[in-house]
Amino acid sequence: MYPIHVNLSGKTVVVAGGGLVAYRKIKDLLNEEAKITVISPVVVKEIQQWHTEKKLTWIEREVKRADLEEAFLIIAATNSKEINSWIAEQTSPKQLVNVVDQPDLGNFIVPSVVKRGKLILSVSTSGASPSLSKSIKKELQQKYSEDYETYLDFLFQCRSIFKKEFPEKYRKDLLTKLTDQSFLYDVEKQRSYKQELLKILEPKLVNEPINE
Ligand SMILES: C[C@@]1(CC(=O)O)c2cc3[nH]c(cc4nc(cc5[nH]c(cc(n2)[C@H]1CCC(=O)O)[C@@](C)(CC(=O)O)[C@@H]5CCC(=O)O)C(CC(=O)O)=C4CCC(=O)O)c(CCC(=O)O)c3CC(=O)O
Ligand SMILES: NC(=O)C1=CN([C@@H]2O[C@H](COP(=O)(O)OP(=O)(O)OC[C@H]3O[C@@H](n4cnc5c(N)ncnc54)[C@H](O)[C@@H]3O)[C@@H](O)[C@H]2O)C=CC1
Repeated sequence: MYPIHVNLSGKTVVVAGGGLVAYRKIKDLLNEEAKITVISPVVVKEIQQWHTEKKLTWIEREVKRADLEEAFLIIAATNSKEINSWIAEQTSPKQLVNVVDQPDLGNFIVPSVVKRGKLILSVSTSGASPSLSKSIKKELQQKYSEDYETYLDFLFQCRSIFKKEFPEKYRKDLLTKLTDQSFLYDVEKQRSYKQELLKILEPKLVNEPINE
């Protein structure tokens, strides 16, 4: 299982089934600006609500082959083992396919995730124990506070400036220093560092080492 983080913006996502498992997967997919279609005769009320709010499209019937053709990513989440296997058979090897009750029939599985802005911590047990993934996620939620969101934005901004303005050989050192965590809970320190950085970005200094 090779872990990757996929950009789903603008991609077509098809979810077959509208029960609790489909709901859980869709809840996270909604943050990704994907075009989500749910195909299911019955859905939980939250999915119905999202359809009303135009956050996704719900097609109120059983899944057909043609529904799957244009999808970049497919989640087979019906409560029928046979239907879920049939969905997997209809897909092309070029599509991303998750089968919630028979993971081996698909080509990806969904991890447990903690998000703190740009920080994404994902946990998988390669399908061995989703419950353990969930409990490790809870430990990570405790350890990685909401402060990481601001901190990551700070690191991102500094890194963008470094990448644009400083020669490559100095960047790694500079960036490593910022991750010593002394900045993490200190928003004021982040702010004044950024100010200092902007000061030294005067053109005459740009190609000079800033730590000398
Ligand atoms: C392989 C995988 C495929 C996939 O779904 O992508 C898969 C498969 C299966 N799950 C089953 C059961 C449960 N799944 C959960 C929970 C989660 N399951 C998730 C992912 C995955 N589940 C993928 C592997 C992840 C990994 O590598 O660890 C999470 C992490 C992500 C998400 O779904 O969003 C989410 C936690 C979300 C959170 O963090 O909150 C719970 C606990 C609960 O619901 O509280 C239970 C009951 C307890 C138990 O069984 O452990 C069953 C048996 C069904 C049956 O008995 O019929 C199968 C089928 C099988 O194993 O064959
Ligand atoms: N991967 C995971 O994390 C987990 C997977 N599971 C598995 O996931 C399956 C689904 O679980 P729930 O969502 O709780 O079931 P559920 O019974 O709440 O929902 C099933 C949904 O599938 C729809 N459906 C049935 N036939 C269909 C068809 N031909 N076309 C389209 N939609 C159809 C139903 O209308 C319903 O909306 C379970 O059978 C279980 O084996 C269960 C727990 C966790």
